[in-house]
Amino acid sequence: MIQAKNITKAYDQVEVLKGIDISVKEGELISIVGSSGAGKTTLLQILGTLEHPDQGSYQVGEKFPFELSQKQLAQFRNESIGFVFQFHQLLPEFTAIENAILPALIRGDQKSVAEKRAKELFSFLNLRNRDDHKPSALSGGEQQRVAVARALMNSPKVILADEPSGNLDTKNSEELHQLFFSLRENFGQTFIIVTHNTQLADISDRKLEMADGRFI
Ligand SMILES: Nc1ncnc2c1ncn2[C@@H]1O[C@H](COP(=O)(O)OP(=O)(O)OP(=O)(O)O)[C@@H](O)[C@H]1O
Repeated sequence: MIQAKNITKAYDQVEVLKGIDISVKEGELISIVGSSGAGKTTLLQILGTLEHPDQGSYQVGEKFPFELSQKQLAQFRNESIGFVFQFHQLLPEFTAIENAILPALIRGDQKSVAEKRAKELFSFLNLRNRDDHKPSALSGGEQQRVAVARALMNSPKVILADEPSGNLDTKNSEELHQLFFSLRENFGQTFIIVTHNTQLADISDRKLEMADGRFI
């Protein structure tokens, strides 16, 4: 599903990624761990095509994202990759449903179609009766589940998560981790999760450790 070879990236002449190789099979759930500053977020941003590498090749399915035009790349990202961040990054003025349907509206789906899908996802994510709540009226766990619904909206093949449970208490963290596994079970998505949570890392299919811009 994902194949990256010899990825390098420098900021201000400081090499942050020093030749990363990673391949991930469809339906795999892998964790990336490592100390602060190791380059985990930078790698995830590149895998999510939010940043360009300085060197290296990157393939997702049949596509080579960095060979696409700007417009094609935006479309690829919108349809193929779902993002979950540490801080949910929901828009405060929008309701839960309005936040969740954004990727579908950007893709050009009709609002009624997108809302139907969001409601199905909310039901799966245990977010019933939360449609019209603004983020401030949701608990931390609920906010993060709305962010997961948004990530799943366009049924992307790949979900990239950066410290998704970093802002949650133990109970909500465990629920979110279980949710990832049940999504994988039900929808077959591929997950790459940057985490400091050792429990999640230990139950992942694979745990990859980074230090100083490399896998060790
Ligand atoms: N946009 C940027 N400009 C300059 N330096 C950056 C930029 N993004 C990241 N860096 C630097 O790259 C290095 C790796 O950062 P990165 O966020 O990838 O690490 P990390 O492993 O995710 O750390 P953490 O666990 O603390 O989030 C750090 O030294 C950071 O300061």
